[in-house]
Formats: sequence, structure tokens, C-alpha cells
Amino acid sequence: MSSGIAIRTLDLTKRFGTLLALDSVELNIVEGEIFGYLGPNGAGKSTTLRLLVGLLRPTAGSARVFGLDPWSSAPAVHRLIGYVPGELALYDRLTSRQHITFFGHLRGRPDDKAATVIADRLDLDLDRPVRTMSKGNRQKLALVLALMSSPQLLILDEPTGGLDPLVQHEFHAMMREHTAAGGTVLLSSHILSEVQQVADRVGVLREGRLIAVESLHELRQKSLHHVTAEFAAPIQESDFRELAGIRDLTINGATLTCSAPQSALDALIRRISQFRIVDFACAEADLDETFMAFYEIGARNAA
Ligand SMILES: Nc1ncnc2c1ncn2[C@@H]1O[C@H](COP(=O)(O)OP(=O)(O)OP(=O)(O)O)[C@@H](O)[C@H]1O
Repeated sequence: MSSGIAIRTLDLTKRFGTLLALDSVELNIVEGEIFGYLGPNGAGKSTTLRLLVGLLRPTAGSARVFGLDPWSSAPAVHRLIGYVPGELALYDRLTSRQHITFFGHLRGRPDDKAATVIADRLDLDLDRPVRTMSKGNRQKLALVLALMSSPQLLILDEPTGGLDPLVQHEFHAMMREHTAAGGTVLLSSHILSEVQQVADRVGVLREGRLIAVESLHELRQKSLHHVTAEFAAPIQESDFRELAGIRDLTINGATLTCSAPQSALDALIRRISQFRIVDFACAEADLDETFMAFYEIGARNAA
């Protein structure tokens, strides 16, 4: 993995009128990594990506893509990146094959061969006009158009929406091949589980602010678990209350329920085992739930 910086933003800020869509975001994305950019609807993910590809101009702060300003050096930046926008702009009357030829002309270089290989892997029929294609197939075409020129950097705005799990899996493999060959990926998503499958690091955006940047290992430690224990005799809340990281602790006679991040499970289970257990269950929570808990933690830390 090269240690060059693919993307660097400093105090990157974007206002739309009175709305502060992006607030002083600092990102450093290293060449060769898949960086997941997570946040709920409206957090500012697309705005960040549009600033990075030169479709928007920052209100304040700066963005650099391989050292270039995407606004003032847009053509040079565009030669280095493949971009999948959040809202696709395709030509209804053209087929996928015609799109590939057209975009190859724009780049001044035909990429038909590479495009055909990618389309095969994604199981996309290239000869149907876009207007007759499903949402998922349009999304596949957008992926082909972004990847076919083997760009150094892929900037992908929620790229797998509408794709079935098998195709998603294949696309994840393609992203990994891209970084193994030295490429870089910035992948925005509001789904933690997707990002968990592919990203090396994750940035979490909330209301325009980058509240955390973590490695996947750190994120996994936050993975929330639901724990239920039934004891032979009633227990006291005070025996569990002070355990670090425990959330939503409820004691009802001889039954304990709570949630705990993976990092807190060892201490919790040791404490539980000090009492006589009749039944025990521990299940990983829905990842979105983890994400929400993570958000609250992040918001408190950021406050
Ligand atoms: N061109 C625009 N004019 C005015 N407001 C905008 C514009 N683009 C985005 N916004 C607003 O900026 C905020 C951030 O939007 P953005 O699309 O970046 O969020 P997002 O995280 O990508 O959300 P989603 O997952 O829904 O796409 C939102 O409140 C949105 O309504």
C-alpha cells in the first residue's frame, strides 16, 4: 500500500443559503484504502463527494484530490477519478454500450474491452436502452462507467442501492481488487453492514460534522449485543450498574437484560457468572442499532 494521500480536506464547509450542510470537515484518505463514509440521510455525504469531484465550490476550507483543487482543476481531477453520483444522469434513449462509447470519447480513450469485462461480472446486458432498464441495472451501468477507465480513485455515492446481494458481493470483490492494485475508494453509505464488509477505515458524518474516524477493528468493538440472563434468585441492579459500557440495564426480579458493546462483554459475562445462572442469551444487535448507539456516543464525545 502506498502512503500517498489521495484526498485531503481542511475545514471543508458548505452552506446552502442558511443551511450548514457541511461543517469544517477534515478528511485524510490514504492511497490504497477503502474509506467508508457513513451517515444517515441528509448528513452531508453527497455534498462532500460533490465538493471532491468539483461539482460544488466550498463556502470555506479546502479540498485536495491528489494535491489538486477539484474546483479550479476539475478536468485534471476528472481524469484521475471514477464517480458514481447519488442521482444518476443517464441518457434514456441510449443503450449501455452506447453510453460506454460516448464516455470513452469524452475521456479521449475507448474503454470498451474493460467495460465489457466489468459488465459481464455484474451481469449487465449492454444492449438495452436505459429507459427499459430496471433501477438496479441502471446502477450497474453507472458502476461500469465509473470503473471502465481504471481510475486511481473511485468516489462512490451509495453505489450498491438496488443491487441484489450476489451482485453487491461481486462489486465488493472489484473494489478490493482495485485497492490491491494501488487504487483508492471513497464509498458513502448509510448502511453500516455494507461498509463493514469492505472498508479499511470508516468516517461517521452527522449533521454535517465528521464525528469519528475509526478502523474497522475499532468499529467492531462497538458492535452492540443484547444480553439476557435469568438467575436462580433475584439480583440487585447495583451489582451491574457500574460496569463500563452497559446500556439499557433492566433488572426484573431474577432476570437481567441489557445491551453492551463487544468491548464490554468480557467484564459483563464475568460479573453474571458470579451468580447462579438458569438461562443465558447473547445476540448481536441489528447493525443499524449499533450505528445509532455509536452515533449517540459520538455526539456526546463531540459535544
Ligand atoms: N443543492 C442544494 N441546495 C440546498 N440544499 C441542499 C442542496 N444539496 C443538499 N442540500 C441539503 O444539504 C444537506 C445535506 O445533504 P446531502 O445530500 O449531502 O446528504 P446525504 O448525507 O448525502 O443524504 P442522503 O443519504 O439522503 O443522500 C441536506 O439537508 C440537504 O437537504
